[in-house]
Amino acid sequence: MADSTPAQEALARRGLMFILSSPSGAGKTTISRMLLEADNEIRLSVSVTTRPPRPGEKDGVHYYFVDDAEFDRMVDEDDFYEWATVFGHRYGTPKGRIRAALKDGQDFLFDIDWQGTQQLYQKDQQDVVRVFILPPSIDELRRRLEARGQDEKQVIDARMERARAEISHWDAYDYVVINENVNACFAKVREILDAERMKRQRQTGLIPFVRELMS
Ligand SMILES: Nc1nc2c(ncn2[C@@H]2O[C@H](COP(=O)(O)OP(=O)(O)O)[C@@H](O)[C@H]2O)c(=O)[nH]1
Ligand SMILES: Nc1ncnc2c1ncn2[C@@H]1O[C@H](COP(=O)(O)OP(=O)(O)O)[C@@H](O)[C@H]1O
Repeated sequence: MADSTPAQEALARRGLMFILSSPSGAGKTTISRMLLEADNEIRLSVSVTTRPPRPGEKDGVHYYFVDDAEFDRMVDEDDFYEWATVFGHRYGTPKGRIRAALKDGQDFLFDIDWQGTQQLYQKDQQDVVRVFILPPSIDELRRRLEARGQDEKQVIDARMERARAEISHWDAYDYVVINENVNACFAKVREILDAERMKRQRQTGLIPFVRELMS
């Protein structure tokens, strides 16, 4: 930061772990993609999963797709921040380069479920921001799952069944946003991210800056 002004240095901060969770079909992938496109200071934490890729999903972009043996190996080697079983498949957040990048102020977006959210929060309460997205109604949730056209009726029924259990964890989140209109929901999520970035406790550069102002 050789050329930066004292005021710019005052804004130095640790990176955020910005978690977006929702019942399947409520729109977290849609909102995540909009956020990653609009904001070039946040990167996606790409999870590892044993679930098979859906059409159009790319290894290393949407997920790292691995088999059970490889997932077991990663668990044994303590490669995950957290992992959980969702819909019969395992999903985990790899430590990879995230830890060092967070220290350098890089923000990460996590599309993970409530189990992973709890685990991350237990590890790092200061830098975790938990956002839960709700559908405007149960009927609309089903319509969205059907319209997405990725799952058989049986899988949709199972997702709907699970949605109620997922919604029951809503109060373990810092923010709850209803995704009725996608642009309005996205705008709210962005406001949350912007405000959280400005939190005093997170801004490591503020203390020396304020001391200087007071000296
Ligand atoms: N705990 C945890 N959950 C994850 C992770 N990656 C994805 N998930 C969750 O797994 C669930 C299923 O994801 P996916 O198979 O992509 O289907 P989706 O229902 O369309 O999002 C979602 O609730 C994701 O948020 C991870 O690394 N850890
Ligand atoms: N506000 C919205 N209104 C109507 N359809 C939406 C809205 N948000 C998302 N969708 C659609 O609903 C489906 C499920 O959204 P998706 O982002 O895949 O959900 P999730 O990642 O939570 O499973 C997708 O087809 C998406 O285009």
